[in-house]
Amino acid sequence: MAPCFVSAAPALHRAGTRHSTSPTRPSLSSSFTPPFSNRVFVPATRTAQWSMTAAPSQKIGVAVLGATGSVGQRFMQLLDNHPWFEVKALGASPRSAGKKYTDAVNWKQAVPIPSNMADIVVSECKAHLPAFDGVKVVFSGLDADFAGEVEDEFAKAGRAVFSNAKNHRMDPDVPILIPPVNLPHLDIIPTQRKNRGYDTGFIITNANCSTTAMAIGVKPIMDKFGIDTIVVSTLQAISGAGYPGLSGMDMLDNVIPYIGSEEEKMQTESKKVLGSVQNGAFVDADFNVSAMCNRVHVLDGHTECLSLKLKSPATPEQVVDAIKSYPSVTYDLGLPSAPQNDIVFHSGVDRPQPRLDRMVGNGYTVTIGRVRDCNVFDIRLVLFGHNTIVGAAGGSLLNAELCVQRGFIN
Ligand SMILES: NC(=O)C1=CN([C@@H]2O[C@H](COP(=O)(O)OP(=O)(O)OC[C@H]3O[C@@H](n4cnc5c(N)ncnc54)[C@H](OP(=O)(O)O)[C@@H]3O)[C@@H](O)[C@H]2O)C=CC1
Ligand SMILES: N[C@@H](CC(=O)OP(=O)(O)O)C(=O)O
Repeated sequence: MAPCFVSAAPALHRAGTRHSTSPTRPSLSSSFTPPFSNRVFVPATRTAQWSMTAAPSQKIGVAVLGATGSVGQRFMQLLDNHPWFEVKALGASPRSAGKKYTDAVNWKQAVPIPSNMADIVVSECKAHLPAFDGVKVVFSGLDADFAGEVEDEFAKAGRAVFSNAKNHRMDPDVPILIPPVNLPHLDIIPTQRKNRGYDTGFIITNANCSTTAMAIGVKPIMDKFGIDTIVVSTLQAISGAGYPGLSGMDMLDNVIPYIGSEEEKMQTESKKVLGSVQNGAFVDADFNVSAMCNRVHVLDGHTECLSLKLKSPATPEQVVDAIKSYPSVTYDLGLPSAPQNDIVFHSGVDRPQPRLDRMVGNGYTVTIGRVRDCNVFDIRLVLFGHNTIVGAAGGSLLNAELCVQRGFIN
């Protein structure tokens, strides 16, 4: 049989807002039967995007901090012609400050620098600078050595901060938000504002990029069968190490079986992400995770091989059904950057693959394949997610769109 994509349940109305019917498992409606769950899936293109649901009356001014880095550049690309957001300011290190963006950046994306952003003068990342006047939303792709304090300063100054750095992820009042996985975690924001004396500002983080792909991939399985244990081995792209990152001498013809703190982050963040919010506090999911992380000679996109011990038995076919019938949460919410499907199952025996699957859903979709029995646990599978799109800048963009839609930014 020819390999094909089989989509997760698609949303019926791109612009229709259908909110979660349960706090832990968003769904289209309790009686919804996915009508196209066996259709051949064509990866979403931009034509499916830029829905105007709940569009703000005028574009919201945004800044990108760390705009010259690997994640920052991806933000610039994804914000080009965004229907709700307009880039007003850019921040980076004192080395870049004072230069036009085009002169400060070593641009590594496959498309040109958006023309309306190329001449913006890069600022230091200080919230009081006039460059940040009129900015309501701050996207942070800052180096973790500096991100923590800077993000706090911008939130204190009333900005909604969407961070990719690790610094605030495990704070007890900061969500690691991944809309297809944990929409109810947004409920912590009023507590955060109260705890920290923030007025209109707040901080929302992304998970570590490997954790994001894994959380999206296992969520349908966890909801249906429960998860007791995850053993995961990653094959992570070079762009995950930032720019310039690792040298050619290190990476060519090579695999490096070590990424600093990555295993620990996967093990702790995944429990927070897939856990719940109870009485204004996060409660960890109760599974165990053992992660082994490797850097491989791939430019973009992290591949992850998982063995799962489930709480209730399931066949591979039942697991595939759970993946296929999981709702397309971000699309269903009508978020302008949402892919048609947050998750797709690929039936090819040798998929997912970075080169072939990294741009499924414009990089916002996690692809799962090779779902099969496990001789030690219950189920094995391979999943794949684009590290700088769904795992970083794209994830932040969806989070910001969600916050606009929910009235947290106005
Ligand atoms: N790459 C990925 O796949 C992912 C990365 N992340 C996280 O996102 C963040 C950015 O990662 P990445 O883009 O890869 O990193 P890069 O090293 O490519 O970029 C770092 C950015 O931080 C800026 N910076 C460095 N020092 C300072 C400073 N003193 N003050 C202000 N800005 C400074 C740099 O500016 P300048 O050019 O001027 O030095 C640059 O814009 C990190 O926290 C990372 O852990 C999260 C998920 C995935
Ligand atoms: N460590 C990830 C990217 C990253 O920077 O993640 P984090 O923000 O959790 O440090 C990678 O190497 O692919």
